[in-house]
Amino acid sequence: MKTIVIATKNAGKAREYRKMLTPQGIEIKTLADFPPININENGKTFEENATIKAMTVAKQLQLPVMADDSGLVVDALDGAPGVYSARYAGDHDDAANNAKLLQKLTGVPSEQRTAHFHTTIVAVKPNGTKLVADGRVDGHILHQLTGENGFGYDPLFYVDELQKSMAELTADQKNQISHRGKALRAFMRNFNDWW
Ligand SMILES: O=P(O)(O)OP(=O)(O)OP(=O)(O)OC[C@H]1O[C@@H](n2cnc3c(O)ncnc32)[C@H](O)[C@@H]1O
Ligand SMILES: [Mg+2]
Repeated sequence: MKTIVIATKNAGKAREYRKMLTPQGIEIKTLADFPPININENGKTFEENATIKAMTVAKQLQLPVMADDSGLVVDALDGAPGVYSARYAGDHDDAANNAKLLQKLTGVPSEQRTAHFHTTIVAVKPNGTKLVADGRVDGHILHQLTGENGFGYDPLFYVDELQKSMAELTADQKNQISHRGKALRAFMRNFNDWW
């Protein structure tokens, strides 16, 4: 069994990775399994932030670490909230973030509410060897919260290809089409070489 640490404090992300990687014989640990590590997520791009998270934790723990930096990119808002998705309306408050997004899009018609979710995964070994992969899924921002599953902006994100909100999908359905699922599948194509 391979064990990899995911440098995340987000329980929703951890759940998705665990569901996708456990069947492949990879055990997931997260920051919840270790004493607190201070991470300064101050990069300007998804890749910079994922690298900061992975490097900080790999150096501290001396273990192979992967990190996920992700976000929602809304065309009518010039790409916001983007890399600031977690802190859009304050600190990691999903309800407040969703309320702010709806408010910013007041009066914007459906056809102009195009958006995508993006994930960059960066994995690093304590010796610095790095592996990067990206994924995205396209959709629209809804006019009201729809569905109960997932986390973050999922209840406001309409998945064009499935004609449902992301929060109406089961965990398996989300993993099949999501930014994170696509990034992870791209990542796994090079995982054995990196490991
Ligand atoms: O940095 P870590 O500890 O991994 O956890 P985080 O929640 O801060 O994660 P990010 O810095 O990558 O911020 C991404 C934010 O984008 C949103 N997000 C990312 N993936 C999402 C998904 O699959 N569904 C809904 N919202 C998502 C959600 O608000 C996240 O907090
Ligand atoms: Mg974060």
